[in-house]
Amino acid sequence: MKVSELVVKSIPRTKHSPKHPISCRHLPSHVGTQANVWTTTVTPYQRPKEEESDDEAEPSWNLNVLLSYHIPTPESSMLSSSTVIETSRKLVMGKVLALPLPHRPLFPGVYMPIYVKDPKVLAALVESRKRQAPYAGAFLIKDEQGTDPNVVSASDTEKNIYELKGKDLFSRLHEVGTLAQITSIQGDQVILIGHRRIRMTEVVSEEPLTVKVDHLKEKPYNKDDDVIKATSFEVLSTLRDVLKTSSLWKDHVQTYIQHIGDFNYARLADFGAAISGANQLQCQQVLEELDVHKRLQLTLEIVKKEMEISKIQESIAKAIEEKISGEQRRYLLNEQLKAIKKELGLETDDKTALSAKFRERLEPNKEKIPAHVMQVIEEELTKLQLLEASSSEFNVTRNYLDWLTALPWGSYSDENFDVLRAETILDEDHYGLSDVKERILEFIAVGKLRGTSQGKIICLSGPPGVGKTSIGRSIARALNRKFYRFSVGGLSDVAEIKGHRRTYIGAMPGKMVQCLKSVGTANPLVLIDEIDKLGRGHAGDPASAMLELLDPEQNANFLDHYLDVPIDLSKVLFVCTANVLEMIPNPLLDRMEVIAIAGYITDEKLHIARDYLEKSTRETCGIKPEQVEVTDAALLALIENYCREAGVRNLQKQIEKIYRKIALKLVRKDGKIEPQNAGVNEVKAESVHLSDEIKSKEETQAGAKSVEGTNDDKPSENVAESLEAPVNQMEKPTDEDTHLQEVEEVTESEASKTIEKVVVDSPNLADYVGKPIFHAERIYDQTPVGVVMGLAWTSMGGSTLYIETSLVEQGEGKGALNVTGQLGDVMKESAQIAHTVSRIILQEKEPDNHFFANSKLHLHVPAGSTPKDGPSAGCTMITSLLSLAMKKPVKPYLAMTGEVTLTGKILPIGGVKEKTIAARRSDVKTIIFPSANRRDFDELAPNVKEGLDVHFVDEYKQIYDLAF
Ligand SMILES: Nc1ncnc2c1ncn2[C@@H]1O[C@H](COP(=O)(O)OP(=O)(O)OP(=O)(O)O)[C@@H](O)[C@H]1O
Repeated sequence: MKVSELVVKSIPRTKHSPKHPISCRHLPSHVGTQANVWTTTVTPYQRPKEEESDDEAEPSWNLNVLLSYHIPTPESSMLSSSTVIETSRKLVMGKVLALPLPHRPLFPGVYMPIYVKDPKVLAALVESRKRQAPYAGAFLIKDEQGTDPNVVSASDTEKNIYELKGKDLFSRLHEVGTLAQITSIQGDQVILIGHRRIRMTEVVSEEPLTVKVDHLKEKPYNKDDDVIKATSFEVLSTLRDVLKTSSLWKDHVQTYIQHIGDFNYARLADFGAAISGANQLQCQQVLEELDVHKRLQLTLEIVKKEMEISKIQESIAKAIEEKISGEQRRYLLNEQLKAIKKELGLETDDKTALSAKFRERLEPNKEKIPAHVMQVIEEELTKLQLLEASSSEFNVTRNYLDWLTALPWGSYSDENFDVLRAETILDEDHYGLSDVKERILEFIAVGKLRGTSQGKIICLSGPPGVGKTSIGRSIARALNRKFYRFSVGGLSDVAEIKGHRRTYIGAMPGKMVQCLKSVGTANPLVLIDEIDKLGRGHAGDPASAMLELLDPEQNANFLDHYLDVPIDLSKVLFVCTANVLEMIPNPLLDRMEVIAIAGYITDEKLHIARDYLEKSTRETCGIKPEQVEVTDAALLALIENYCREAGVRNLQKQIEKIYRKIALKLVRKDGKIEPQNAGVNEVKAESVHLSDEIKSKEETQAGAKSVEGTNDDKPSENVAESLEAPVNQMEKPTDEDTHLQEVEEVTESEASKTIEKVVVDSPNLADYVGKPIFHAERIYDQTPVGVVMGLAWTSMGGSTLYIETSLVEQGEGKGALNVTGQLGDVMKESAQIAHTVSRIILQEKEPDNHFFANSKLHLHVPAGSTPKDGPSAGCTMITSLLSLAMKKPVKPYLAMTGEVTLTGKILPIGGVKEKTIAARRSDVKTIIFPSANRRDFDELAPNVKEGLDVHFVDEYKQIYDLAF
């Protein structure tokens, strides 16, 4: 039978007690952490007649109704109440078994289950019940010395207590305890009901511990005392408050309050302490307190504290509840919102919306998308629907679909097959470059005849700044194709071209797919810059990947690793740029149509500067054409003294510099109120006069130069002097204002508005671009004995170089040759060959001259810091050696180039145009080229060839005749 179902029937009701049994729930055990909950039916407990005399002061016994929870066992129910009380009375003044309580004291009127571990004690208890004297003394165990009563270590305490015996146990128990009636024993669980306060005085026997006890009585008190009343009311009202906030004690307190009419102050105090969660010491204090008022005060303290705790508990519960319900509310509302939107058709869920977006993208040219691509797209769209939106796979698929659907499958821009229009556009953007322009026009013509254009690879090669990149952009404009440029200089990762595999995190498609997405057409013009600087590659070979991309045979099915579906690049026009053709991997070069842009001669540069660079710079600086004038002389001076390299990028920079300075001048002028300067026209006249003077000076010098061998002046220095002289002369007049000319411009509305014009001429050029920075390539005006001018070609364009030979020492059999000037192996060998060939030729020409056999020679090629290599200086070296041997200088203004064999044959060289341009820059009048290069020279534009005396030779002997 369950304890909770038991009903006590043996105890009769009193006249004050409720008529019906009271149902109590959540009855606490108060055994430390074991807060057992009992449900039982309680019947009022009748006070036996014998006891009445002891407790006369108490107003009523009915309070016991809720405090005495008698849970009978079959045996206990057999005991009559009178017998029980009788026995207890006898025991009170005698000896009792001492039961240690580990956690809380037992209060009179309260029941408490305990566990008795000691078999001897348990046997004694069973025995006492058999003898119908079921009583024992329940005493709280003191805390061990030095331990904090607030710190719970229940298991330890229990363990130690059960081991304590006899006097040890006696010394560890609080003196004041409660006389407890043993109501039931089940196994080791013993249920006690507290009756009255007792104090143990001495040990009677040790095992089990039996002690002598005295009965303790409350001090007499006046039940009408206002203070006691008030305190007890406060205890009651606090208990009522606890009732409101904590449901745990609800039933007890409610019951208690129902019988408020006849209560007992002492029991009220005990009850309050018993149901509270106060610690054992506080409870023991209440138990030990015999002054009812003080006891009530102690209890009040405890229940007030209880009240505070229950308030905190309530606020904690409330906060947590609020938090949870807030989150739940938001979640619910969101779900509802989604459902409502879906219902109204305002928004589909994420996946559907995504799929719809992708399909929408494909819609405009759905029929043009290749079937195999469409199939992949459909598969991916189905997969997307099946995947969880938060999974990483979902993101991969979404990105993949994004790329697949963003590509311009089969959509081409309308091409321009109008040759005349294309020609106009090309001429608009670039001066000269007729080869390139011609090739583009051919391409358009073929496209026009075929009806469609073909994918081609054009490679523009040449020194920096000759307009390779800008002509690429111009070609795209002429063909009406979209333009996309990417540089492959230093590119070493194949993934840049072919993309990463989709399995990698952060995978991206290659440059070509990115290009198609960004231009939005499948036939753009793609400019691949710096193809000669393609990196070596650590994973895969970028050159091979480029081949797959560029080769018209392969690129119709170009497979990007990321995209994983073949794309057709056959309609793309590829234009590559390179500085040095030799650096382009051969298989790539093989598939390209190379168009070399050699660089510009002064005249071309002048046109480019005047018609293109100046115009665009003026516009970007916001200067009106009427506000500035840069004279031809100034431009010429700029080109000759500041910008002598093959390209025009530096020229562009210098022009930009000039225009920036002009802009500043104009803005500064605007800020000042300019006095009407009467002398301005005079200054202008002076300026014009000075520039005329310079021109005439230049003309005289040019005339002088044409007279061979008669001019001892250094022409380049003279030019510099002539340029600097007027600047010095004009030191005073070149004050800022002197070059600002006021031109009256009469408009309809503002008749008197004046516009200031800045004139840049050769004399004041230095004010804008600083002193000339270029050092002449020509270090000798008249080459001395042993020195001959050669022609070289570098990635920066052509240039002239000197071969110098001098005698170190002479003596029988001392013939030897030393070479310096950072020469490469080929050039060193070339010097050896030249040494041998010149010895043979000297023997032929001057059989008695044994110069080479007896002379130690030194051959040097300035500048010593520039590495040089190649065989094309062979004939120059021979000439230099022969000049020294025969002590004859070569003809002035002569330059030559050509590889020589050991038998004196002259082999062809490269870079004829660059070398010719370089020769012209160095004022060379006569050039000797190998015969095999005649065609290259003939193809040159007339303005490049103009004024040059060019000879083509097959054998060295021909050079001998020309040079000496
Ligand atoms: N023939 C020309 N007519 C007009 N402008 C030109 C011409 N040649 C070059 N330019 C101008 O020179 C500038 C430099 O040209 P660009 O950048 O195309 O040189 P590049 O050959 O590509 O050089 P790099 O090899 O260093 O890339 C551009 O502003 C371009 O417009």
